[in-house]
Amino acid sequence: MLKLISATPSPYARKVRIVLAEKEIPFELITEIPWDSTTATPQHDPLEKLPILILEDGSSVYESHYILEYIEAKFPGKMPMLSEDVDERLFAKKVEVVADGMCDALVLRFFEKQRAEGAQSPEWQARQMRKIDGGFKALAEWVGDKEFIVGGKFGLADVAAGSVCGCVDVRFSEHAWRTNYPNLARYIDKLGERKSFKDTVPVGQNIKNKIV
Ligand SMILES: N[C@@H](CCC(=O)N[C@@H](CS(=O)(=O)O)C(=O)NCC(=O)O)C(=O)O
Repeated sequence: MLKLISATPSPYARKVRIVLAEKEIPFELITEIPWDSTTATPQHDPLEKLPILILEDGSSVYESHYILEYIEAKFPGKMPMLSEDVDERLFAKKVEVVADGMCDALVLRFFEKQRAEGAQSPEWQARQMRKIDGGFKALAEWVGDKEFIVGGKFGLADVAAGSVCGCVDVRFSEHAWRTNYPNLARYIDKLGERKSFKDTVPVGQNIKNKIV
């Protein structure tokens, strides 16, 4: 059986969990804290990051967007996450680029705030905030008043957009994105009714080791 190394707050891992659930692909969930010395990530990924999909032969697939590309290639028939139309496929991947980039900025902001007061860089935090805010603006424009971002069907773009918004609610709950973009809030709440979303709601984690 496939195994997925995941973490409870991870928006990247949540994308994979959602897609595996939507495609009804069985897998064993292995929940870790990648920042703790006990993590198995270095055994499977030279970059020491999760999510990691461990295949039945023990080999591994890592980097969430590549894991999703792998799953789509190997399990094409089951609930395709990408359109047959090349432009729609490319647009969905562009939405994932922005959503993942927002997640990256969230992680960088999160760890910058772990530094001692005097060591934190306001300029660096402001730069990450601009990326997060810019990403929300783009997502809200792409969503408009639609139920799904691409081609009128649930797919990769919705998985990525839903994962980053859910992550902000855990990692940066004071962010006013729901107020700023009520259409995006409505869209996310509707996505949240899917079983694949209900079963993967992010939860914070307590990191034991000193990271920065
Ligand atoms: N681009 C990667 C990012 C993955 C990532 O940064 N994962 C974090 C965990 S979480 O932020 O998603 O919870 C990690 O393993 N970090 C450990 C490290 O960077 O050494 C992806 O899309 O898979």
